[in-house]
Amino acid sequence: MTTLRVSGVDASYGPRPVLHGIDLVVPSGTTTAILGPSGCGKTTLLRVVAGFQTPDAGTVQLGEQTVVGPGTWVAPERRGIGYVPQEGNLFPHLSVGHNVSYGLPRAARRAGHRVSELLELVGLSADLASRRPDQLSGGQQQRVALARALARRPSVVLLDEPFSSLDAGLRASTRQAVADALAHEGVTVILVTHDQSEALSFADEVAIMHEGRFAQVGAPTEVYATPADRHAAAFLGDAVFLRGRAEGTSVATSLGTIPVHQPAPPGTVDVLLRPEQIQLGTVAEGRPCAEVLSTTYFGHDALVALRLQADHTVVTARIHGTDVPAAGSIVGLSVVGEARAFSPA
Ligand SMILES: Nc1ncnc2c1ncn2[C@@H]1O[C@H](COP(=O)(O)OP(=O)(O)OP(=O)(O)O)[C@@H](O)[C@H]1O
Repeated sequence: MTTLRVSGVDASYGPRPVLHGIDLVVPSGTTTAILGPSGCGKTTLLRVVAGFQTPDAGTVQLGEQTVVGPGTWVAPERRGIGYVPQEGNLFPHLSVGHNVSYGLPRAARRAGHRVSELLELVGLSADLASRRPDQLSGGQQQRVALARALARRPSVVLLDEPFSSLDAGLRASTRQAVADALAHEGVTVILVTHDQSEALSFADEVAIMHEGRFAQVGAPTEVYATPADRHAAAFLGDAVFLRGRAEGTSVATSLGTIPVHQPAPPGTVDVLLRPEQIQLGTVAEGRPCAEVLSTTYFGHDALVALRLQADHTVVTARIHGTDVPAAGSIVGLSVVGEARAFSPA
């Protein structure tokens, strides 16, 4: 069991700085997802932790051992880290079995049963061991890449967008198989992704990265409901911002008076709501109402664009897919739960 600690890491490519003072603690046996837009530095952080890149400053510790720090450098193969890159990167000329056993000591490689065990651990049949990678589906290849990373019993596994090339169905089943295998082995995991639902569902903690810095690190429910700033709010899902007037622990808006998580300074603020907090109902005296501008149907749910009658603000609600209103109809609205207040943009 190994806690991963990253402290004050700066990294650059030539003159161009990419990471700025990164601090991160991933407690032993837990998963932290790093979420952020393309180019913000997610892979660079994995490369620093894995030992493929030397940071300009800072330390990386695995348990009690410092693997990078002033005067300290532990080679990648001695860090006990499993790395699963974006495309799996299996050796095309080797069988599945040889891919998995590649990093094992010779005696274990000969014994053979460890390969079957590892394939079964990631939800694959041991019969696949004799196939070549190009005879497997994309999801199967990703699972083989994970089996290969787990072969040396790493204490830490780094997953770099391992599910990004898979279609929706395969993605869900592969993700579950990978999560089960990682939990079974009790490893400490960093998952890099730009998929917010993947980050929220897969990880114990979510770290939102923006331009080489963490905007927020916290539990999925915390970062979703109380994002640290507008960037984190918008990055973690659809966000509805409404201008309002703060009065202690609530804000008066065109959608009624909405309670907020923390008392807001008096005056004008913007409140953040998630679309599922806006509920549609019948038109009634004293209730905010809106015209349905358009709907986007996803099957299990739908997004509804609404123009508020009070001030013509356009907001989006997420509703169940069973009862989608027609464009042009007038509906009553209510807000459930608390909002997050920000200084006006
Ligand atoms: N080998 C390199 N040489 C120079 N610049 C690089 C190199 N690798 C990455 N970069 C730059 O560093 C920045 C961070 O790249 P990085 O791959 O860490 O981002 P990322 O968040 O993982 O992106 P993505 O989600 O697209 O994989 C980017 O602007 C990228 O262009």
